[in-house]
Amino acid sequence: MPLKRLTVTGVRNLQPVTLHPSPRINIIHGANGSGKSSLLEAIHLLGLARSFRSTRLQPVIQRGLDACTVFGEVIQPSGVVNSIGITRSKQADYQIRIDGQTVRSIAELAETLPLQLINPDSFRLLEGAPKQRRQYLDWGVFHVEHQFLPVWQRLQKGLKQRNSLLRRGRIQRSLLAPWESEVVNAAEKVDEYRRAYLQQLKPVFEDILSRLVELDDLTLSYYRGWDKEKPLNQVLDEQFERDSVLGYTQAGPQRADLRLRSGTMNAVDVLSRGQQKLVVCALKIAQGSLLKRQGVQQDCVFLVDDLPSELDESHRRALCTLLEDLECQIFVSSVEAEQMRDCWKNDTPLSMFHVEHGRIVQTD
Ligand SMILES: Nc1ncnc2c1ncn2[C@@H]1O[C@H](COP(=O)(O)OP(=O)(O)OP(=O)(O)O)[C@@H](O)[C@H]1O
Repeated sequence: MPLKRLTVTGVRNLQPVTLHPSPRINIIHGANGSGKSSLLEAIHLLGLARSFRSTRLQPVIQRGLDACTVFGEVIQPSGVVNSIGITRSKQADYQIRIDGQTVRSIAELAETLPLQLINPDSFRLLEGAPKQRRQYLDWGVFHVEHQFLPVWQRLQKGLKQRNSLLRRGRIQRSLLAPWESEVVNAAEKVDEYRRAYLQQLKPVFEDILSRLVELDDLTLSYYRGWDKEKPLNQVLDEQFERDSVLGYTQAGPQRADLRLRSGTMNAVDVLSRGQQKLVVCALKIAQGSLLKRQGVQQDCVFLVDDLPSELDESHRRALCTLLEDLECQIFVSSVEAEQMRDCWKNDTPLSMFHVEHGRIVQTD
């Protein structure tokens, strides 16, 4: 689902601009601090209504302005073109419009423009808390299984109610029963969807990883968030006393994780920085690849901030080949233009954009 037009106003240091990106490879180049990441951030804003660099909206809005706006036209697999507009102002929160209609749900936005981001923070996928890996996993499940979101929302609601009752202190066990049954029901579904997704993802990930780097003993496994030998209702019973003391539910899909191991060790403890980047790229590319193979054949747009960093030339080329083989739209940023220009096949549509002090000019 490539972006065929992109208009950015009031984002960081970027001057107002309208771009017509290539449906395949787009290279954003320029000196440090010129605004390359800000352009990727603007596209991220369009697909997810949030920045990847800041949890607050204020820093994204250009100093001296009250709002930022990003507008894009996205070509869907059916050929239909959706227009998406997102405005974030200092006073209000954000306003999202798809084809002129105000939209409240980020999920709808994410479905219209699925994005995969690879940036220096993506390392958190390996070294960060399980939440990062759950979010990664759920991105994939959300995009391939349309029943996932309502079930996941039911689970969150059930957990919230159970936890708030637990926090009240000495309560009767029976008061929790309706919420526990809601939690257990939704938990089984969430686990089933995650497990089914991972079963499809794993071989794709292993194949992609083997084409990027030799790491034969790297394994990817799934922990569902509670003892695999016991049903969740039994675990909730057993842990009730402790849950009451803590004021929250310890076991369940909210504690699920993906485990990446190198032999018997945590992958993050033994892999080099470059190897970690390649593993993260393989995980993200595997999701993009799987999305494309699904019935709806959706493409996601890849945003790769500072692609060359941490990688030697042969790994850089291997990564570009894999990205290119996906036949998705890709935006990569790099300080060096020439380093990135030669990594693609001659006949793949490629556009180059030079950024200087926030001004973006198409050079190729
Ligand atoms: N709200 C803002 N208003 C104006 N300028 C901003 C704002 N936030 C950040 N900047 C400036 O925008 C510039 C662009 O930063 P950006 O991170 O996009 O650069 P970059 O080209 O990706 O740099 P690097 O190669 O070092 O990663 C920086 O000089 C930064 O100080």
